[in-house]
Amino acid sequence: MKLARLDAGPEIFHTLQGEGVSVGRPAIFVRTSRCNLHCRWCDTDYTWNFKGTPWEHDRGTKHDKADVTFEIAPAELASRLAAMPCRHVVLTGGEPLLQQGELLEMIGLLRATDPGWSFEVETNGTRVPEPGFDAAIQQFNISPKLSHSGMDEALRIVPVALGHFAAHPRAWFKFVATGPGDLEEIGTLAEHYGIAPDRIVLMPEGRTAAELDRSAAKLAAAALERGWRFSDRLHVRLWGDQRGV
Ligand SMILES: Nc1nc2[nH]cc(C(=O)O)c2c(=O)[nH]1
Ligand code: SF4
Ligand SMILES: [Mg+2]
Repeated sequence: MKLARLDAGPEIFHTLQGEGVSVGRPAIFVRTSRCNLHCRWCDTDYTWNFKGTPWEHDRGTKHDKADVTFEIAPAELASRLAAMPCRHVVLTGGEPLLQQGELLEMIGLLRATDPGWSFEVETNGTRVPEPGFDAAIQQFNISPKLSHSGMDEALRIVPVALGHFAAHPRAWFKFVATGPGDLEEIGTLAEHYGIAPDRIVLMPEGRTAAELDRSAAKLAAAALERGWRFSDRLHVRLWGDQRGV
């Protein structure tokens, strides 16, 4: 399977969940490589924005695919995780649901020796998980992409997948907003798919504290008004714009 590469190894790191409903929870993050979307402001574009691809990204730098990819077998990933000091894992990317078969194999190996492992998945909500994978995951954090991502609506909004997660008892919706203009778009989606306000988390976009500050207070007020939740980006506040945190 393909993970993002960080220095000489795969991008696996022990940190606090920085976003969404479980902000502050200690976790091991595993960053898969590859995504089916290509958002213009993506902060992990080294998982998909490779040399020779036509995708447009705000930073405009293309990555060498081999330099930013780490191939690893599910069993090897499981043994690296077993050596870490935490039993809660966040699977992120890229888009982790592109490799759910391999991830499920890894989960099975870990749980065979310790059933206490728990897993969250960060996904763009365009793929319906396989039943076995779905059942193995304690929490899905769905981030549907809005028009400011630059993606065609037909690619970023997949009704069968969004409908699946809207009805899912363990799914939460995290919307990245760049400003008050995005609120109407989020409200329309929430209404169309029947997502209760309490399951919506509004989060500012930004790779630095200064960028977050541009919209955080306005978005927090908007969340309060609508009965939505608000999440800052804790890891950005604590550690700034770096990888592996
Ligand atoms: N600390 C921390 N929390 C996160 N929550 C979601 C992340 C992601 O990149 O998917 C992330 C991340 O990269 N770091
Ligand atoms: S869906 Fe997420 S990982 Fe994929 S391009 Fe968009 S922001 Fe990046
Ligand atoms: Mg991130």
